[in-house]
Formats: sequence, C-alpha cells, structure tokens
Amino acid sequence: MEAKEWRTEQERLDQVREKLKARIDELEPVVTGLRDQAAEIRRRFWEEVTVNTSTDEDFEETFYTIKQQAAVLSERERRHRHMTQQWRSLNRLLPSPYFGRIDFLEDGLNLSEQIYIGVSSFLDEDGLSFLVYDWRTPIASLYYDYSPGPASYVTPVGQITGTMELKRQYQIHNGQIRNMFDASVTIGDELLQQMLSKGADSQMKSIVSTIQKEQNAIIRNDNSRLLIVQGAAGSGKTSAALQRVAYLLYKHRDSLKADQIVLFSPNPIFNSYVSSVLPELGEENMQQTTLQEYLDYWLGSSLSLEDPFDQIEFVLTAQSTPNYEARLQGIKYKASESFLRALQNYAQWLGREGMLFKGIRFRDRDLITAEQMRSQFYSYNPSLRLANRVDLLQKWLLKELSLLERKERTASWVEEELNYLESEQYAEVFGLLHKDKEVFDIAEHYAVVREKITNKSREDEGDFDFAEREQKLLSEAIVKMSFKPLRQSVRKLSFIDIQGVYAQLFGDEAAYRERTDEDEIPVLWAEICKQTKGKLDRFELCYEDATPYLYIKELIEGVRTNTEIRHVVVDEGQDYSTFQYEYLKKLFPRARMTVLGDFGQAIFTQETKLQESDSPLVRLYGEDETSLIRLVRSYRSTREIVEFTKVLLSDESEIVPFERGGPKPLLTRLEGGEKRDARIWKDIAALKAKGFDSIAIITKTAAESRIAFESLQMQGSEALQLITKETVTFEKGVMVIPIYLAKGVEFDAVLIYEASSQAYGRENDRKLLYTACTRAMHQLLLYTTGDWTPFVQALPANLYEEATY
Ligand SMILES: Nc1ncnc2c1ncn2[C@@H]1O[C@H](COP(=O)(O)OP(=O)(O)OP(=O)(O)O)[C@@H](O)[C@H]1O
Repeated sequence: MEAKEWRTEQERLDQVREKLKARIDELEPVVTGLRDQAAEIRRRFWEEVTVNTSTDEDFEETFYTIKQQAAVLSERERRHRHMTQQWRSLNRLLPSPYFGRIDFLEDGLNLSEQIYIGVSSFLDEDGLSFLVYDWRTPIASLYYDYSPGPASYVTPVGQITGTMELKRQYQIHNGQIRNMFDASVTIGDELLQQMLSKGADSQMKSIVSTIQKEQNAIIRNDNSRLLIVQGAAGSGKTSAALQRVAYLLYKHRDSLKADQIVLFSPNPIFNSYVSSVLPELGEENMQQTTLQEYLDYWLGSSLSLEDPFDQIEFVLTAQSTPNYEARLQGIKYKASESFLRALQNYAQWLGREGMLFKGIRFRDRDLITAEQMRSQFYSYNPSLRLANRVDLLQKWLLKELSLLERKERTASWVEEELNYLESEQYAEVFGLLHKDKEVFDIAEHYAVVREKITNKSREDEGDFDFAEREQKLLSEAIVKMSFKPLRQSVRKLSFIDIQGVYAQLFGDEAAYRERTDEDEIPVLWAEICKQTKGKLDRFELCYEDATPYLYIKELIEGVRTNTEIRHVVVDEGQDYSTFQYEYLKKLFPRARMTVLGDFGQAIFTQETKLQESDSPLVRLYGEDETSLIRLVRSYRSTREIVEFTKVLLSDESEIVPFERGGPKPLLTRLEGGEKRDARIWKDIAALKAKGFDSIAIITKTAAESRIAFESLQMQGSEALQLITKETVTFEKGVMVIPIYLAKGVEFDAVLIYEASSQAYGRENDRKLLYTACTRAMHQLLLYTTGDWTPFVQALPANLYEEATY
C-alpha cells in the first residue's frame, strides 16, 4: 500500500485516539465523583432521614423520606455503573480502536461513507458521527458478509443496498498500525493466517476481527427457535457460539441480560477455557454449567448418580467384564426415541393402573396406606393428567392428615409425652401456644387481671380450669409438632414411589411390552433389567438412566421449568441424547436453543445426529422453527493435520482445510513402553525448542492417562500435569489427558500416546482417535508399541511421515 495511504490512516488513528483519551479524561472524574457520591449517600443514609413514627403522619413522612433517599442512591449507583461501563469500553478501544474499515456507497447517495469497525462504538463529540462502529451494528455485517462490490445489509427498518468500494483490515498495537491489508475475496486471509499461526492458550480468544461469512450467519441468526450447527472439528463452532452470545446481548440489550443465557459445556475444563471470551468483548459472562450439574440438582440426594465420565470410562475399559454388551445396549436404548415413546406410553398406562405409592406411617402404625392412596388416586377423573391427579391426591392427604391429627390428640402416648415433657420443651410449647392461640391469650389476660384483683399469685390458681385448658392446648401442640414432618413430606410429594415406578418398568419382556406398547426391545433386555434394578436397589443411578428417570418423575409430579432463561446454548451437541434434548426443552420453555456439534466427534454412547432432516433434534421444535447451518472449513489445524484426520474419519467427511501449512503428522513405532516414553520426552524437548508451550499427551481413557503419567514421570524431570475429571482449569505446559476431557479444547502439539490396533481396534474407536488428533493446531505425533491401529494403516502413506531413528 502506498506510503501516503499509511500516513493518512495513521493520522486518522491518532485523531481517534486523541478523542478517546480526551473522553476518558473527561469521564474519569465523573466516574470517581459518582462513586464517591454513592458511597457518601450510603454512609450518611440515616443521617439524612429523621425517623419519627409517633403519629401516622410522622410515620408516613419517614417512609417517604427513606424512599426518596433510596431513589437518589440507586440513581447515583445506576449512573456510576453506566459511566464505568463507558469508561471501560473506551479504555478497551484505546490500544486498538478498530480492526476493519469498509467504504460503502448507499444506492441513491453520491458520497460513500467510511465505516471503521471495532469491539464497541465510539461517537464523535457531536454525538452523531460514528468514529468507530460496534462490530454488532447492522452496517458492520457488510464487513463479514461481502467483498468489494454490490452489497446490502438489513436494518430494523428494511434492507439497505449499495456498493462496497473498499474493505480494509488493520493490525494495530498500542496506537500504531502494524499492518494493513485491502481484502478482495474473503476477509482477511492474511490476518487470519497470522491469527491461526499463533500458539494455543489456556483460554479461548475472541475471533471478532476475522469472523468468516458462514460464522457470521450463526452469530446473527435471530429468528429460529432452534439453530443447529454441524461443523467439522476446529471449524469455529464454539467461537461462533460465544460471539453469538455477545451479539444477542448487544442487539437485545434492553431486554436480555447475561444471566438469562446458559451454556451447557461438555466438562468443567471447557467451562474455564471459554470463560474469558465474553469479558474480553466487554460483556458479562453468561451462566455456564454442565448437564450433570443440572441432573444432580434435580435428582436431589436420594440417589447417587454416576457421571458421564465414569460411564464412558466403563464403555472404553470394561469390554472383558460379563454383561458389558447388555450395559452397552442399555445405554443406547435408554437414549433412544423408542424409549422416549415407551415412557410416554408407560405414563398413559400409569394413568389407568400401576401407580406406586408409599404409605404414611406414624409411631409404627399405618396412618394412610399405599393402597388407600392408590384407590383415591384412581377415583379421580381418568382424563386428568397424572400430575393433576397427584395434585388432588396431595390435597386429599393433607386433609386426611388434619383429621387424623385431631383424632390423635386423645391417644395415650400424648398424655405420657406430656408428663415427660422437659422444661425447655414445655417452654417451647407454651410459647407456641401463647403465640398461636387466641383463646389462650384471653385466658392469660384473665389470669393476670385475676392475679391483680385477688392479690393471689398464679400458683394458687388450682381452682380454676386454666390448667386443664392448658393441658388440652399442649396436647394439641404436641400432636401438631409430631405431624409436621408428615405434612412436610406430603408437600414434597414423598408419598409417590418414583423409584418403584421407574424400577417397575424393567419387568419381564411381556409386561414391558404391555405397559409401553414397545416392540423394539433390545435383545439383552433381561440383563438390562437386572442391572438397572440392581443399581436402584443400592440407591444408585447409571448416567443413562438419569434423564429418563427425571422425565418420568416429571410426568408424574409435574414439569419443573425455568422461565427466566431466554437462550440455551449446547456445545458438543452430538453427545446429548434425544431424551436430554426433550428434557432441556421442557426445562426452559421460554428459551431459544443453539446446538453446536460434530457427529464425527460423537464419542459417547448416547449420541444424536445433528444435520439429517429426520434427526430427532430437528423434530424437537419442528422443521419450520429450526435452522441448520453447516461449517466445513477447519481453522484450528494445519492443512497437513486436517488432511490426515479427514481421511482418518472417513472418505465422505466434508472438511476443507484452511491454507496454513506445517509438518505432516509423524508416526513413531517403538519396541516397548520404556523406549516410547523416552522418545516422547525427546520429542517434547524439540517441540518446546520450537516455541510450543501447550503440549498434550492424549490417551484413550483416564486409566491409561494415570499409567502414562506415572511412567513418563519416572523417565523425565520436566513438569507434567495429569488432567482428570476433577480438574477445573488447566495451565499451559505439558499434560496427560484422556480424550473425552480434551473435547472442545486445543493444543499447539498433540502426542497420541498409544495408537496401536489394540487401543483403537474397533469401529467405535475411530471417532475417538479423530477427536484426539483434531485437538492439534500445529503438530501431531502418534506413537505405538505394537501394530498401528487399522485406521492409521488404511491411510495413504503420503499423509504422514514415519520416524527413523
Ligand atoms: N474466524 C476465525 N478467526 C480466527 N480464528 C478462528 C476463526 N474460527 C475459528 N478460529 C480458531 O479455530 C480454532 C477452533 O475453533 P473452535 O474451538 O471454536 O472450533 P470448534 O468447531 O468448536 O472445534 P471442535 O468441535 O473441534 O471443538 C480456535 O483456535 C479458534 O480461535
């Protein structure tokens, strides 16, 4: 670019920065002033109001002065927050106020406008001209969607068409333009190249300056109830999802708050990995959670729930244990649409018969039996839903308990209890009585007056029936207290035997067929039943049972919902079952959903295809309310790694590498583990010398990770981290990690610890190996001490190098 052009741009940049600085200087005292004012108001709050409650008028006046004072305080605090936000965003702009520019000539006008785009907007002193446009403004979408030429964008009042005359990108550091490119076809291949060749980080970065057109479509899609993104490994699904959250928060800033958005992450490490993107963009973080956390919460403490990592560890390591096949079949079946239908039919059946209740017992007696509850339950109108009938039954039980409680007052145990009442208990009951019973107040009042008139102390009042009255009231109170836990447990619906209802489903095949109308019953059904019931008997629940269990529980007890949440984002969406989607849909009835995933990385046994039109996911809200976007370009890894992993997955996989070169994946075969470990340390030293500081040794399972970690530690003196399911954050460095915990994250270099046919021999292992290899950004190394896995053996030799030593 011409020197003159550089000069002009640098001058403009200097001017913008001057204005930014001036505005920051202007704002600083305002921010501090407001903060001090608010603190002062808070400190002197009570000095400013005279509290006087002697008359009604005084009371009213006091009330209004407090209210007024509180209003002044909250206005000051609001302004302080607002100003601080502005001040922060100006400070964020200062080192690099913008990253792009477009010159747009709107049809019908004769002068084109220069639009500079940055992470937030900045207006000139006139308050009208934008010196910088926020990347989320409608006009900024031109930058992501078009190359120079005819272009258009959509505003709330319609479409604007025109011609883009220039598209320019900048790299600005501390107020200096380091680089400038005029883009022609796609935006910023040069800039993107530079971004992608940087090292991996322990925190994900925002991609705001290099968002690609297809990613922009995800970010700005704001009309479908469900947005599904199927994208190859490294295609920027997570990045786009986070930018999308920032976009939604900007577009709907008057109505949408960050805590009304929830992101479901595959694991806690991932949670921490993505947590800095929104703050980097000046937005508050959305809520982040894992499905496990939700399930645990709703299941409560009555059952202990297996986590998904233990489930996958079992699937990967327990092949030789008896009944492995049955568990596998069970996991698949319990995640299926057939099972969902079966449960819906089962609920219908329960509407006619078969509900199980737990009788209410009191002092070793049956107060209300399960049988009584059952006949009461089935006496209600059969057209009522289960949950409504449960509601009626609950009311009936509370009423019955009141009647029984009344009867109980004359029981002999009550009198005995009265005699043994400790003095504190007595005082407690007495206090209660005193508070509760109006009648007692009158009696008490009478006693006090009587005391005064007769000049006799209360102890002498034996002739009066006050004591008798007191005894009666005390008995009432004692029974009431003993019945309190019963009433509480009825309110908590503990009278429904959910565990029994779920266990009952796993009866013999004929019974199951009859109760559920199901005909696709797994072959090993009997064994599945035995396993499920065995677990329940021990008050345990396998991960695959958690959502079905909650589903049936909610069909019976009524659905729990969270109506606050407006957007649910599910990352690694291929790993959720149909069931889990149904559950999320019910749980968040007012939310739109964004699901991002890659079926090529479906490594858990419960999986959902994302893109087929007959996918259960598409049926969740129906085709009309669902949009599907595919991402095929992979940005994370070098071309060589993408080509290797693409063929590893299968021939049909649609993955296009981004043109960034690097060494081919390196295969190293060694005789025995000791030699392999020694070699790994050597390779790590070489990688570090190249400047890579985020290196992962990926194993198939957690069990293998532990062994690898110990054996590597014996051979090397370098720091090594072992990542387990308990790890919440990770630092840069060298780490050993099982594949399923490395989901969604990336490393400069990946070393596959043992890529033998023994480790990755079954078809199911293909996606595991693919997921592991696609974590690598710059270099991929595979090791084996035996035969290469058939997936590697099948690769054309030109896709890799073989180590010679
Ligand atoms: N438009 C972009 N500009 C710059 N970097 C990008 C862009 N899109 C993606 N990347 C980078 O590519 C890498 C992969 O992105 P991301 O993790 O979002 O992909 P993903 O599709 O979620 O991957 P996976 O499914 O494999 O976990 C990240 O380092 C991200 O910063």
